[in-house]
Amino acid sequence: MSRGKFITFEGIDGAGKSTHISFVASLLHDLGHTVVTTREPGGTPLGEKLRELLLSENMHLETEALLMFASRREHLAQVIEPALARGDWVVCDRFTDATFAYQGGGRKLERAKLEALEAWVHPHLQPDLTLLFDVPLEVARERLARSRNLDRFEQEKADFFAATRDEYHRRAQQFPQRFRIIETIRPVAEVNALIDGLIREFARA
Ligand SMILES: Nc1ncnc2c1ncn2[C@@H]1O[C@H](COP(=O)(O)OP(=O)(O)OP(=O)(O)O)[C@@H](O)[C@H]1O
Ligand SMILES: Cc1cn([C@H]2C[C@H](O)[C@@H](COP(=O)(O)O)O2)c(=O)[nH]c1=O
Repeated sequence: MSRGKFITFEGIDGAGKSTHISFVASLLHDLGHTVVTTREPGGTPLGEKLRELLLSENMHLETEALLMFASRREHLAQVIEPALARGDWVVCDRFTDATFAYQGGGRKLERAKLEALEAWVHPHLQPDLTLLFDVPLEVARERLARSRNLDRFEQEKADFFAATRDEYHRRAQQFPQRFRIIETIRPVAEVNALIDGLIREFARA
């Protein structure tokens, strides 16, 4: 049994990841893979409790980063690593790139501290493919405002999201072998068609 693949979805709030994640999961299923769809923060009973706190309570920025990695540690142990070892494909709505982008870029926590946590929590595992959903800030804000009540992160100001988006782009440049940028200014059907081609190519490789 060969190890499964680990695919992560990233982007600023409102960029459109959640809209496209079920499309990818069902495409992979049609291609013959067993798929585990999950998310961060969250993905386990403990992680979902941490998610509630993270999305609603104000806290020190280091507490926030530590709780993101605490949720991740549990998620890796309970869900991600066992699934990959079984040969399943894991589709995860956010992972460590989000911590670099939000806590590092947005909140300005030193990158070295995040790198130390990453080296502790998952020294050997990185996503095989990261889809970075990208849209101009104003479009993301406008889509979010139309669609729901905003949580603690979604209520942040435009400069927070500009810095978060910049850090995502910096990481996409740093890790070009696994990042693919999906521009979601296009209509959902066009974005799905683009992702379809990309996922089929990745699954064949
Ligand atoms: N390509 C698109 N064209 C037009 N509207 C879109 C597109 N993709 C998503 N939307 C709309 O934008 C809103 C936000 O999308 P979605 O919830 O998928 O974003 P998200 O990136 O997952 O945000 P979050 O990270 O906060 O959950 C939804 O109302 C969705 O219907
Ligand atoms: C994993 C992770 C997430 N966040 C933030 C980013 C989002 O605003 C929320 C999660 O909400 P979503 O609707 O599920 O995208 O959490 C973060 O700041 N740092 C992280 O590591």
